[in-house]
Amino acid sequence: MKKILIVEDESLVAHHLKLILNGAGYKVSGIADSVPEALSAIEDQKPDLVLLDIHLKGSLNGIDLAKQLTESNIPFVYLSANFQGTLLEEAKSTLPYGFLVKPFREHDLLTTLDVAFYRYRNSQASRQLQEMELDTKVKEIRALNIDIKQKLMAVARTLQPHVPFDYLNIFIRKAGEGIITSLGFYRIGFDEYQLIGDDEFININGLNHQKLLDIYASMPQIARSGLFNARGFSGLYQDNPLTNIIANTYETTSALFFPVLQNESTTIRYEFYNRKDDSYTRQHITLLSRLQYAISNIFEDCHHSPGKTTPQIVVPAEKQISHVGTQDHALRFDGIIARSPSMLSVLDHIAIVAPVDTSVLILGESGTGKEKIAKSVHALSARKLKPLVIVNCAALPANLIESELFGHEKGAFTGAAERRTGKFELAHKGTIFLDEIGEMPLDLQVKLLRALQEHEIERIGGNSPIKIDVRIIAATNRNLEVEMEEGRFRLDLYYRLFVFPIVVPPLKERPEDIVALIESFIGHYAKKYNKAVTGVTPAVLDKLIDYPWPGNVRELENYIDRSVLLSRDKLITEMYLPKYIHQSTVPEPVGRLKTIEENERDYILDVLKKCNGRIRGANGAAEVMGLPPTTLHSKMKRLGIK
Ligand SMILES: Nc1ncnc2c1ncn2[C@@H]1O[C@H](COP(=O)(O)OP(=O)(O)OP(=O)(O)O)[C@@H](O)[C@H]1O
Repeated sequence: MKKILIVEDESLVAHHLKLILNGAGYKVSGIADSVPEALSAIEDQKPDLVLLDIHLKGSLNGIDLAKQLTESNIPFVYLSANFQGTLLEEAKSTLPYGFLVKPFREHDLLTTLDVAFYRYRNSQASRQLQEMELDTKVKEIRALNIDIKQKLMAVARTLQPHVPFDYLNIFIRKAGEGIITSLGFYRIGFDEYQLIGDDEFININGLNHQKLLDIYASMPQIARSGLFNARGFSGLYQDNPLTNIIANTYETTSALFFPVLQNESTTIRYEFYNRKDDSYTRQHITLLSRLQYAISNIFEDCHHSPGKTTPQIVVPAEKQISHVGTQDHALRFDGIIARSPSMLSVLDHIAIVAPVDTSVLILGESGTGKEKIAKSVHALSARKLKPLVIVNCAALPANLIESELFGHEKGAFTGAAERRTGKFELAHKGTIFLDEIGEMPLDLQVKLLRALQEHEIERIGGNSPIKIDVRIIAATNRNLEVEMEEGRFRLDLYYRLFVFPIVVPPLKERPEDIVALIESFIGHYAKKYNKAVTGVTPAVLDKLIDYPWPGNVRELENYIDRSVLLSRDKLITEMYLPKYIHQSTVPEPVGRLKTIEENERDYILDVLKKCNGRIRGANGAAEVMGLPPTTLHSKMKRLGIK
């Protein structure tokens, strides 16, 4: 029987919860109304899950307790009447296994717990696997016959998907040996890093050796690991001159410091820096703590000449910044082009989740590459030799989706002249990709949930369930949290799918990718049309970088395709982009600004008008916008365009 601790300061609510939980077959191991009481109850009773109110008696609140629960790896679900603004953000950052908003129904409570236990089991299994694999990899690196810098580079690459960084600084101080130095790894591609030794650091930042030594000497002792997100980060770099320089040069806004070895004479510290300001959580520290032994052993192989008394820079620096790594990630990831930090981190996520066999939810605007990502996850998984079945939920009329997904028996309904095998059965042992899952009708969401939970489906008109072994990858361009609030998407299904989310940023937020994609598409279409086109003029490039790309990569690809076909020169000299972009440079009229949805609606209406209302086919609105007609249809439906 699973044990649950209730941490709640309103005793009426706590006793009501206890009744429901006992009735549902859980054992309530205790009720606590403050953080200290909860901590001692956890110590005594070892609950399987904690149900946690945010507002508690005493000076500490539920979020303070949650941080400790995350560290001790005890799953918890928040329960509160008020989750507004920064409180919600703070609560989310503690990585809860569920949220319940008071007042709630009994059914919601039980579903949330069910989902929380499911997610916990799932994350435990994949976390253990990950930790074991990482530990083995680091040990293998130590055994390699390469120098210490190469070993550290290999460790940095291995850690990247798990503790993401744009810049990793390894700070080393061995007082007894007179060593004080640091080694930086700056990410410049999927598996590409610049190795920055002291000399490079001096050159890049306009310092000299003495100045760098002074900086090292003034570094504060940081004996414990720490997370420095957002405001914490500004506090950190005010006290730490090295961090200050790194933050300015590499535009980082968060950090995680982890001492691998720390005693009176020696400090070896990993300092992870990221451009995103909320990148690090306690789970990263927990993971590093588990790997600490393996990582610190690498440094045992680092021998320096004894007897040096004055601090000096000992890691021999390259004369030039070395580029280490491979450029072939596009091949590995099903042709996904990625150069921006945010897309590189999407590739990291693909590499982590592909082999784990868990559900994946891909979130992003239309045309950002969600389907490509789904294909890549499948291709890198153990199911790669089995089918990947793609279903576009938006393209099917509501009354046909069920039969499309689950199949039907002959005569199940009027028109069912033959038995039909559904997509789930076709995907047996493989993967099903449910594109535009936000469009799925509510009644079908229940059936999908059952397929996910029980691994079985039932054909329409059938009378026995069929066992299926299918991995689900779902994608949507909708905001599912809003869909849930408005009752169009089920909370329980959301949490089942949300086990591993991958968020794909819109193209306009990743200019580095625009450039890389242009290069790649020109190469592709020049070959396809046997043209000698090799690039675009600088003026066209500027125009392409400025354009807001509402149709994202698909739109960019369509324009390049057409331009290569029409181009008579080696360089593309003109690109006719839709007019409304140029309007964006005109000052906004005074008064209310339009919402993104209103702009999108106007844009679609404008294009439809120019295409005489035609959606499909050559020169139809869908083609002009670089969208599949089905996606345009669903956008029109959402925006109320008839
Ligand atoms: N990073 C990328 N590298 C190379 N090609 C890409 C990339 N992202 C998208 N594409 C290309 O852009 C087009 C649209 O991508 P895709 O169909 O995967 O987008 P999507 O997000 O699934 O769109 P929708 O939501 O409309 O279904 C495809 O031709 C795809 O090959």
